[in-house]
Amino acid sequence: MNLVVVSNRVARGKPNEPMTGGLAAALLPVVEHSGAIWVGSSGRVRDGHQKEPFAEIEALGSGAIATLDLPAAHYGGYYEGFANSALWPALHSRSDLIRVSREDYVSYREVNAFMARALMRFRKTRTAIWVQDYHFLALGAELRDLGVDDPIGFFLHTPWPVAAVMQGVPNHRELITAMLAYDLLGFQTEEDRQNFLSYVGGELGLTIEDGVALSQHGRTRCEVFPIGIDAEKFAAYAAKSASHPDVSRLRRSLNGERLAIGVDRLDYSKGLVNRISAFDRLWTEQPQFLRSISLLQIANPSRGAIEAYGNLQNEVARLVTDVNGRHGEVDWTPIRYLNKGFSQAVLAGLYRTAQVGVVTPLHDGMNLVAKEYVAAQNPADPGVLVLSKFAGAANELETALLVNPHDIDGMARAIAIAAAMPLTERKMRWDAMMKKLRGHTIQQWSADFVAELEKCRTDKAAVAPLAAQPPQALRWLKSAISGVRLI
Ligand SMILES: O=P(O)(O)OC[C@H]1O[C@H](O[C@H]2O[C@H](CO)[C@@H](O)[C@H](O)[C@H]2O)[C@H](O)[C@@H](O)[C@@H]1O
Ligand SMILES: O=c1ccn([C@@H]2O[C@H](COP(=O)(O)OP(=O)(O)O)[C@@H](O)[C@H]2O)c(=O)[nH]1
Repeated sequence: MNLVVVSNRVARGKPNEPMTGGLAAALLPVVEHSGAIWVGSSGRVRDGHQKEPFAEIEALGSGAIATLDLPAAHYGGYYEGFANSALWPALHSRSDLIRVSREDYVSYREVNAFMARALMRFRKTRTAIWVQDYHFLALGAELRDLGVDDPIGFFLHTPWPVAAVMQGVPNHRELITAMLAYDLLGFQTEEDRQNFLSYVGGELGLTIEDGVALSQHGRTRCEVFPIGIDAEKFAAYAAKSASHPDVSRLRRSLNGERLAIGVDRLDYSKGLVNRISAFDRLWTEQPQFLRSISLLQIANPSRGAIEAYGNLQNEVARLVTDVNGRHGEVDWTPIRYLNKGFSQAVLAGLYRTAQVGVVTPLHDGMNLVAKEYVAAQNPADPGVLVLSKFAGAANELETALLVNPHDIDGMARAIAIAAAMPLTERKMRWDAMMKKLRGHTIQQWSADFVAELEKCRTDKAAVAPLAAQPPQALRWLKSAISGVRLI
């Protein structure tokens, strides 16, 4: 059986460009190796009523990426509106930031329906469809309405909050009922899965049997699939990164000083204000750390058209200026603050240069940067990861220094401990984390999900197993659809 993966954001397979977010970074190697078709938004819009969706198709390893122009009238209400101003804040337990109109919800549903119609063109023979993330909660239901009987699964990359928070999202009942059209729902952590099941049991009054919700749509299995990374790839990148100009210039500029690194999208879920405040506290309370540790904070601008993101950008910039103004010297800058992205090959070298990795989100589905920082370390002299206990990654990386991102003093203390940690303890902690990363790769994550999806649908109807050999995605696509532009 063929596999179609769907997400709003897709990656372009250009090795020297930064990735936008962990979803795209994670799915790139999956599609490259599985022969899947990855369908997503081109980031462009198209006016009028499209009879046929406009797609551009690009080969990616044994798979292919097909990007669609989304309907102009609905794109803003879908992406900046319902997805990122209602669902994203709710999923990250920030009900106070929910800003949404009835029109946004209509646009969200229109784009889900549009994507369903577009996907019909990418199905030739029996095809499993794997939908990614909160942009497409209702896509499974739209596909079922179009008569699709193939296995359809969904993976949520973000957290799922407690029921009271989800109840703050307009149309939550309708939307979550629609989610039950999926055969399999995947979550990053057990807590997310439990929160979802207690909403479904409590708010929708449905029966849950052994992790399976029973609804008008039939059986929906809910499982945990923590997303992984290609740890060996990061280790290899890091080992040969010293010659890259950005990495060598950074190393030369340090003059024996220790470095902490943070790498995040500029998003309120990432806890940037608290993190910078913790460094401020460290330099104020323990002045021996002045000139002895600095912070390199890469903060990639994200979702800039949304007010909460614009406000955050201003707030962080002001705070960095203030902290640098108070603690800086003519020849020392406490925080190097960069609003741009780097390729993963360069990022690996920057991670390896830093003795401390600071990953302190207030809430995060997984946080791949935490895993990449660990994978990029020098085994003979590894750095220390300071990790928020509210990142999904904390469930696996238990030997990081786990912190509460709301406790500024506690974080300042953890950074000081990390900077001074003896080699034997650093190695012990790193070995344990690396073992976890090697034992659970991104390929394993996708294989586990797809195998479970196949099993779920087999429970409902006998289906052919998913192909062991990747099909030649591009050839299949060319024969399946007409009127597409190959790039
Ligand atoms: O596509 P954008 O609006 O620019 O946002 C980028 C992505 O952000 C989120 O990433 C999540 O996925 C990661 C991988 O599973 C996970 O580690 C992280 O905790 C999540 O926040 C979002 O969920 C994606 O849809 C976006 O593409
Ligand atoms: O300059 C940058 C910053 C980040 N990333 C990648 O973006 C992803 C961020 O994923 P994460 O799960 O940490 O957070 P998200 O942005 O998805 O919420 C990681 O794979 C990073 O390697 C990148 O390629 N270049």
